[in-house]
Amino acid sequence: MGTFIIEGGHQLHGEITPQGAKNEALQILCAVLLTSEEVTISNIPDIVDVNKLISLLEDLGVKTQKKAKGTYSFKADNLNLDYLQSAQFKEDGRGLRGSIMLVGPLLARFGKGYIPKPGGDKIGRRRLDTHFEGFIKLGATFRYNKEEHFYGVEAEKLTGTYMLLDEASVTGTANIVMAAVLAEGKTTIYNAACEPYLQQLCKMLNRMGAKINGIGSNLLEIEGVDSLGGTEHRMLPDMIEIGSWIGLAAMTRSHLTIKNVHWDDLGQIPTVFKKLGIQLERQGDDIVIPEHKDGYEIQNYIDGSILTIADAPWPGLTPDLLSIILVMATQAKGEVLIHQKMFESRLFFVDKLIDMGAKIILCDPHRATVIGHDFKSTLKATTMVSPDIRAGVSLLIAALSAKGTSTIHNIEQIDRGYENIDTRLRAIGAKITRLQ
Ligand SMILES: CC(=O)N[C@H]1[C@@H](OP(=O)(O)OP(=O)(O)OC[C@H]2O[C@@H](n3ccc(=O)[nH]c3=O)[C@H](O)[C@@H]2O)O[C@H](CO)[C@@H](O)[C@@H]1O
Ligand SMILES: C=C(OP(=O)(O)O)C(=O)O
Repeated sequence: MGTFIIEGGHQLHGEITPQGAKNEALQILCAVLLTSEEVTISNIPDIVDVNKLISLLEDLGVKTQKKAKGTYSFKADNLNLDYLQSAQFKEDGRGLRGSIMLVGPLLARFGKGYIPKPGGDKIGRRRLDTHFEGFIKLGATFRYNKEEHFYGVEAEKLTGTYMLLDEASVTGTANIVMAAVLAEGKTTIYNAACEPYLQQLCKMLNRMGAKINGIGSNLLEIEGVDSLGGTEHRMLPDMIEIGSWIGLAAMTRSHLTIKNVHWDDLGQIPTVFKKLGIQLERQGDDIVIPEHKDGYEIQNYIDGSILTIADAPWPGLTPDLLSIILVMATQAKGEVLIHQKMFESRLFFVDKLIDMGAKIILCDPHRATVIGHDFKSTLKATTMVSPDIRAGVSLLIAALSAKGTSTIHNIEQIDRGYENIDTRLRAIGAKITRLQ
């Protein structure tokens, strides 16, 4: 179990460039299975989850070639589909959440797709019904081995149809889209997820020859084609990382510039931080956060009632930023209710923040009220264990703002989604050491 030792209380300064987006990468990498031609992808983050997915693709027979840092080419022209039934796949396939998106492309191109119950954060129930209901609607037969937690779909051919998803699942929509692009006829997906990463996937698929309309909306229309060809694709910057750096700048009262953020793809994120009193300047495509010498004040609603920050499917606020927003609120002036609607086990990490001196009431598993200190009292250093990726980073931000030396164990959770986080933090002045 890896550990970070953090000496908190130092102001940071300088520029930080966000990595390529983790959750986009997981979709895009699975899409290389849809063609026998070469697909070249750049801005791939060097993080544990993405590297695990690349090695799964390699084990499946995809030829990969590293062209430069973050740029790889992939060629899925001669796959070993027997690997999907192997003990190794049953083990490795559960190593991350994103592996579930291997199923759609495999089903579409080879008529069968299998996956063990995928991993990812332990943040509550993470059902897969939307994925499999979509495949079944396209004509697949479904089986599930309860003992092994092993899912499978098979189809002689897929046929386009209308479907109304029971929820706007991000990976579910990506999976169904990747199956539908090679189905016969027209598929209509209503209540589709439409976040920028999904838009990126659809745009890439169209460059490969797919016919997807309605990109960016929750109504996708897909005219099936016989085959897809190669393409090139560049990943967006990671919006959750961008939000993490905003939270870090605020809590450490640092002047930071976040480079090349693709501002127009950030949706509500800048507005939500502004509601929490954070000054964000747009300079070209950079976000500049000035030093918040006098702290930051949470806005109330127009009628004076307490602000709620809640997650919702895009274009609502992503749930992946709520832990970061929560930790930031602990030093704000004012109060806020954080409402994590999607996941029921994502707020339990607040116990650690309470130990550090934060004023938080966990109302129930989904809601926490935070009463900010307005920097009149700093958090106290402590020892903690990272429970999941975003709580881990939130605890790291808390530690960097706290007085004294903190220890965070289980940093593998953080490495799942943040590339060389300690090296990049040291470059802006953080005192952080990694122990293996
Ligand atoms: C690898 C990857 O891309 N992971 C992301 C993806 O996970 P993932 O695709 O697994 O998440 P889903 O979009 O399927 O759903 C997330 C959770 O929200 C619930 N839900 C979803 C839609 C809805 O309209 N109502 C609702 O309550 C689901 O029941 C589930 O518990 O999307 C999540 C939601 O943005 C993010 O937290 C994850 O980081
Ligand atoms: C929950 C997350 O990831 P995953 O879906 O891979 O567990 C996340 O990125 O915050």
